[in-house]
Amino acid sequence: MLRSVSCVGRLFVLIILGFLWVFVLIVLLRRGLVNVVRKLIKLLNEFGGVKYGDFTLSSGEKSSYYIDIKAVCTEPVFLREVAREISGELGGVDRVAGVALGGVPLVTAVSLESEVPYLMIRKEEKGYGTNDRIEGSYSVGDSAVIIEDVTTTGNSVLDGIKALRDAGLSVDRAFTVVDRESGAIENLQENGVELKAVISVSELVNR
Ligand SMILES: O=P(O)(O)OC[C@H]1O[C@H](OP(=O)(O)OP(=O)(O)O)[C@H](O)[C@@H]1O
Ligand SMILES: O=C(O)c1cc(=O)[nH]c(=O)[nH]1
Repeated sequence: MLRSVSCVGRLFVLIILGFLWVFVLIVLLRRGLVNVVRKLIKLLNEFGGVKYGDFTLSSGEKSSYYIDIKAVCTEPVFLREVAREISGELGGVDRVAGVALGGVPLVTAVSLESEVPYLMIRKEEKGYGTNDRIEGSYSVGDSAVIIEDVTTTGNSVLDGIKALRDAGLSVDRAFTVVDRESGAIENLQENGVELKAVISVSELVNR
């Protein structure tokens, strides 16, 4: 009788220790993720990635601030961190793709980190040569994840997705380094694409 009580006791202790271990693991993992975002925000501020003034956006809208990822993604440390962060979330996919100009250095870095081949999407056809909007090799039926530097309306990403779909690739996920929380997530959702932001602009800018 006594022996079976001590067995149950030991089992109970083991179960509690198991739960504790899982809890500690979750806390450590979450801290790791939060730290990457904090590090990227620090780098964005350090290298002039957040600018204040009067800006016109690609949609024609006016803004009192501008997220200048191009100023920061030329820094290897920023590019490496972004590539690690996005690569860790990629899952199985045949191609990663980036829209010119901002998406191209990012997708190149993600490709190096994840070893997934990449595609570049031109804003428009050149009118000569192959006249392809999508540069790189792929097969019809390949799946692709699109990577962008900044999203506002999401129309640039959507345009890239349309080009990929027209070429016979399937796209249902996209990543952006900074989402300006101005409708891109909803816009893409309506078009069957889940957009994940590494950083939301409210974490970066006091609006
Ligand atoms: O979500 P949206 O409303 O489409 O806005 C975001 C787009 O604007 C910027 O590109 P831009 O048009 O300035 O071109 P660039 O990358 O060639 O500089 C940015 O790189 C995104 O592609
Ligand atoms: O909407 C845009 O055009 C835009 C906004 C922003 O903050 N940064 C950027 O590169 N583009």
